[in-house]
Amino acid sequence: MDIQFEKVGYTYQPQTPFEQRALYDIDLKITAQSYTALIGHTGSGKSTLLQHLNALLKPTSGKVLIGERVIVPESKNKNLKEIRKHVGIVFQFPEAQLFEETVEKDIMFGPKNFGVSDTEAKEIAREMIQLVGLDESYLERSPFELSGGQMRRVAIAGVLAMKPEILVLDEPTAGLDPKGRKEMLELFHELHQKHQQTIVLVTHQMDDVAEYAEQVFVLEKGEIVKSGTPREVFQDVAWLESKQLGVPTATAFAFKLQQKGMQFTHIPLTLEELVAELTKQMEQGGIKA
Ligand SMILES: Nc1ncnc2c1ncn2[C@@H]1O[C@H](COP(=O)(O)OP(=O)(O)OP(=O)(O)O)[C@@H](O)[C@H]1O
Repeated sequence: MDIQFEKVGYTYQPQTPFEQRALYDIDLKITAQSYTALIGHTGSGKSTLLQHLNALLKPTSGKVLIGERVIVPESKNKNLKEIRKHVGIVFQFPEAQLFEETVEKDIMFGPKNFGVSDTEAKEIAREMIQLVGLDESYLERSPFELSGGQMRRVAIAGVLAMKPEILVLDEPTAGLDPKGRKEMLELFHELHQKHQQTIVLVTHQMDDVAEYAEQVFVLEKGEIVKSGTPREVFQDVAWLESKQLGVPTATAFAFKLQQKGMQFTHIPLTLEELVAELTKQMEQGGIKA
């Protein structure tokens, strides 16, 4: 299933003194089985945009196409619930929304809400807990006696239990330690690679965008100001720095070396690429060991 935005605009509390325009004429396409990153400063409109991906918000102008569904400002809310089964959003700090007395019940909640039988929901819970890298013994535990990272995995399992075609993640690694962050990103990478899961990731971590994403959209004040592959977007280091958006560590390092006169055939995006490029140059005698 693809998602497409055509000239999507969104205004909070329109025609009131509190009116706040959050999105302007957004055009974008998220193709089935792709891995998309959405970046931008705080307040740039990322969360507002995300909520259009499963029709939690309807555009106030323009059109959102979610698979066969067309969502316009006039669309009736009661017809939109079904979409949430196909597009799962993991909001920031999702562990705060765990509420059942066992992990199993928490994971079963979504499927049961959509009419899945108890036996089937239990089976789904067993499958999902393993998918997020925890073993079955966790099912009987209280979510509140787990570590922060484990709680977050349980919350993600709850969204995956709906078997969404598209998984949307709003800063899923916020507040995790480096090991937890890495494990979490590896989990999404594996879901994408092995299970062809479509992923949309909101993050402030440019190293993660460089490493995992296939397409990037840069939002600024409610507009998409740049888009393309990570290589295309991160080519323009000076522009990204001027916007204080950050660049991948390897790219920033290579950019500094370039300013000192070193030539690069490709601007590296990851540390592996940087090491490969420097090694090549050393072998060719361009730099001394
Ligand atoms: N419920 C709301 N009512 C009114 N204005 C809102 C509401 N939610 C967001 N906004 C405004 O819409 C704009 C975009 O906010 P949004 O939360 O989408 O940004 P964001 O990029 O997700 O920020 P962050 O990185 O901090 O989560 C901001 O100007 C914000 O103040």
